[in-house]
Amino acid sequence: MSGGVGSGRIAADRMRQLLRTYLVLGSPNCRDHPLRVLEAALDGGVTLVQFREKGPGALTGEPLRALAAQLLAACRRRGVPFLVNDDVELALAIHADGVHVGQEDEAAARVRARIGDRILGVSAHTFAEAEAAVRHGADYLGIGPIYPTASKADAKAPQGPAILRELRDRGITLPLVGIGGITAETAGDVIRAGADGVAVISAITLADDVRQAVAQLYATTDAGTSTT
Ligand SMILES: Cc1ncc(COP(=O)(O)OP(=O)(O)O)c(N)n1
Ligand SMILES: Cc1ncsc1CCOP(=O)(O)O
Ligand SMILES: [Mg+2]
Repeated sequence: MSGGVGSGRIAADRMRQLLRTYLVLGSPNCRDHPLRVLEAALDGGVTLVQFREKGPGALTGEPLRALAAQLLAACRRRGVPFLVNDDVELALAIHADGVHVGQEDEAAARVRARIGDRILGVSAHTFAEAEAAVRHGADYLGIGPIYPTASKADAKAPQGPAILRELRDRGITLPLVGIGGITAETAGDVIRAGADGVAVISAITLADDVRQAVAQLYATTDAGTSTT
């Protein structure tokens, strides 16, 4: 594996660092070519990238694979790990650093068995889902939507940062990232509620200045406020 991940399962402390400013993107989210958006985001300091090719006009087949490989190569040049959303086949085919799956996707335990030590992120909306994902081999949990989002058509109701505090208070110690409608204005509240970082689509991909948007998010997610 590459992208600064190393051999064996990723350590929790390293995972927390990677979650700090986590870009999720696909071509439907970008006004410019996704590679240009990604390069600017890497310049701004994104710490982890997820390829999520979903929504109107999403690529399929060879164009999908070619874009994934292109984005992965850009991340490798900067040492930033690259995960694939939902599509375990694609992740394995391009030798991605990991996979993110939700509750309606392939079961986390089965994904873990297929991807070995690569990073596994799992979405959770409740304590029961979070606790099961921990048992099934997740390296981190994606919690959201925290705020209303226009980037996911089938998003559940926003829960606010309180869901993060609830999970911490009930004993979830796995690295957590908040997602859904997060901006530089709200990222600090998400971190203070117990997240190790913020996962963001539109506040980065639709920004007039992508590099600066990432730098602002990075600054507002100043480390050390999370873990339990
Ligand atoms: C970091 C992160 N957290 C949550 C999600 C959402 O995953 P899921 O519920 O499977 O929804 P889709 O993204 O597949 O539409 C995510 N992608 N990333
Ligand atoms: C993929 C996903 N999962 C929960 S909310 C969301 C979309 C986040 O996008 P945005 O940062 O634009 O609200
Ligand atoms: Mg999914």
